[in-house]
Amino acid sequence: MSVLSIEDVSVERSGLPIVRGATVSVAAGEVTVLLGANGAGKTTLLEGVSGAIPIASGAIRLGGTRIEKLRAWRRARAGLAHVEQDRTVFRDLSTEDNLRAACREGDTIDEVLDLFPELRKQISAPAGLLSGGEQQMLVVGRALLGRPKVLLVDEMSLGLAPIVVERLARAVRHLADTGVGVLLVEQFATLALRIANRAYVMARGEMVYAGAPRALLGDEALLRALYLGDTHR
Ligand SMILES: Nc1ncnc2c1ncn2[C@@H]1O[C@H](COP(=O)(O)OP(=O)(O)OP(=O)(O)O)[C@@H](O)[C@H]1O
Repeated sequence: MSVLSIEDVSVERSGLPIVRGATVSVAAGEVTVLLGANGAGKTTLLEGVSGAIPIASGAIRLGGTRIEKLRAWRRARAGLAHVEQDRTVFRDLSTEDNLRAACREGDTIDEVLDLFPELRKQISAPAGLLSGGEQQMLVVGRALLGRPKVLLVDEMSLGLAPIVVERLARAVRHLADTGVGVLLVEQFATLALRIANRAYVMARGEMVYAGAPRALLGDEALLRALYLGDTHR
């Protein structure tokens, strides 16, 4: 049963069709990975889902309720969190204040600190002094306040060392295991496929694969063909 359902969604930018007829299903407690070459339209699709940009057509359901006409903040209130590609921390605020600034009434920061014990150790440090990986943990942690049903994550590994990316991937997997539905856009395809329950590949604005991650793991030629949009293979 999907908690987030993206149905035949098309998104335009500057009047040009960038995403065409995308259908994606994200189940609670699962990691769904969305792969594709640079420029395939992954970021555009996530932005259409979170409401950062409007969609041209199609439907989006969160927990069964249509949300595609709601403003972004209403979608967030309904339980949709979006970690955007180049989201950063407030560098001069402490780790704790960065988290508190994102709290709504009733939120506690303890669950975030349990998920990322690294942040507990740096709780009073200015966020600008944290390592790149710790800053990304803080960005993800901020999105988790408010207990979202669904977390959209756009390339959390950008510029980070592989060992740090693995640490973040484990945290994302753990988060899904607690019941959150995660839709993950990631350039480290193999790592993402290893933690995923379901995989999609996008090429030139269209979905060219939907299915088991295992079929793609270890078949680089297939993955490359899909990335290039060569679906006749
Ligand atoms: N404001 C815009 N106006 C017109 N075209 C745009 C605009 N923003 C992005 N595009 C184009 O839309 C396409 C999809 O971009 P998008 O960022 O969604 O892809 P992506 O799959 O997330 O790639 P990446 O991995 O590089 O972030 C690209 O060809 C890009 O040039």
